[in-house]
Amino acid sequence: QKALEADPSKKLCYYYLNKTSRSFAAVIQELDDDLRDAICLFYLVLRGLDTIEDDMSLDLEQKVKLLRSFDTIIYQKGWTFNDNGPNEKDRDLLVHFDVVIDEFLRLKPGFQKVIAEITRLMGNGMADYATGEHRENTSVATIKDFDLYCHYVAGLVGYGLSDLFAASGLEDPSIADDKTLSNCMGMFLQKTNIIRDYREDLDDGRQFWPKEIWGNYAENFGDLIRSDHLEKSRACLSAMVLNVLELVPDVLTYLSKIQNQSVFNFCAIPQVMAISTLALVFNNLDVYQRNVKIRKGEAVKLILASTDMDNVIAIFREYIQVISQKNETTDPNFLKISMAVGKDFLGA
Ligand SMILES: O=C(O)CO[C@@H](C(=O)O)[C@@H](OCCCCCc1ccc2ccccc2c1)C(=O)NCCCCCc1ccc2ccccc2c1
Ligand SMILES: [Mg+2]
Ligand SMILES: [Mg+2]
Repeated sequence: QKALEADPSKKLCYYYLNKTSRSFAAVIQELDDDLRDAICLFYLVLRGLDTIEDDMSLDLEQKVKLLRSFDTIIYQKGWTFNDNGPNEKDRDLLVHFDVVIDEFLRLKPGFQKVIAEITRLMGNGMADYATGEHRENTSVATIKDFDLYCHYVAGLVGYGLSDLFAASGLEDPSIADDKTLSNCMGMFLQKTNIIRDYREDLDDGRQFWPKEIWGNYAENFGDLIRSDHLEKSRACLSAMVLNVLELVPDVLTYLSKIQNQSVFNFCAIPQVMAISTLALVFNNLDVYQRNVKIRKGEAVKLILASTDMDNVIAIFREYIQVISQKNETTDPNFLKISMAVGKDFLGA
């Protein structure tokens, strides 16, 4: 903490971390010294990039230019951005982004290089998606598009985190070898959020569910909220959950490789929150009406329990059991779901 007193711009960075992230701020601040600042800044740089991507009021050409140049912007001392719409939730971060840049430039060059490269890849991926052929209704067509988009915005974060863990010396360098595992860590979180955020995104004019899935159950993406459409909406939801369940083995395999306790907590807690959210949204038609969230008490219990691999596997088993119990024989996906939850993929 004395370091924070000495350095007011670092203190401001942790202020923005806590202001822009409910779920990640706490676990980032628990990380061991060298990694904590690097991952705090990795978060702030990418949240700044995402604040550009998420702003539907920005002119498309201006947005694309910013997304594709953000990896150079983070080296421009003094840069700030005031053109976000008034209700863009994290606009304050970009208004004061010069503070983030100052602290980013104080990181070890090895950490800066990892952050800049992921920023470059993510910014271009977001720009490709924003201007792609399916741009007109911001819809994702195929499951392949869905996987590519989630790779851009979350899988790449997994890549960068594995590289930072390796560069810090707190984890064996081999943690960064298997990019599929690193990618799945981000995909599991992002895909679970996309299911949970259906209604919020629909109301914001955004669609991330792949038409290759929802197209089997509805003419239009918005039909899923209709009360005369419940059975098809329920089936669509289980098809989406099924797609995410496939990622569980790789998530558990990645977690089983982590050695450092603070890194394990940082990696495990978001994944445990996600499997809990996945069980909550499964067969839960409230998803089409509002943003469902796990109760605070359950979240606290999960945080306290997610400190070692055996506990994490037990928690995953518990929520996969919940999904199995909620699975209904009338659901056309009943068998695929029971196969997915029955597999012994928890052997990791
Ligand atoms: O606007 C919002 O609040 C939500 O935005 C979502 C969106 O726009 O789709 C969406 O924005 C994605 C683009 C910016 C990524 C920002 C980010 C998030 C978490 C981090 C954690 C540590 C370090 C850096 C991080 C960077 C979002 O925040 N989705 C939440 C899931 C992202 C997961 C990233 C991730 C990947 C692998 C991980 C592995 C281990 C631990 C944490 C991990 C965290
Ligand atoms: Mg966002
Ligand atoms: Mg976004």
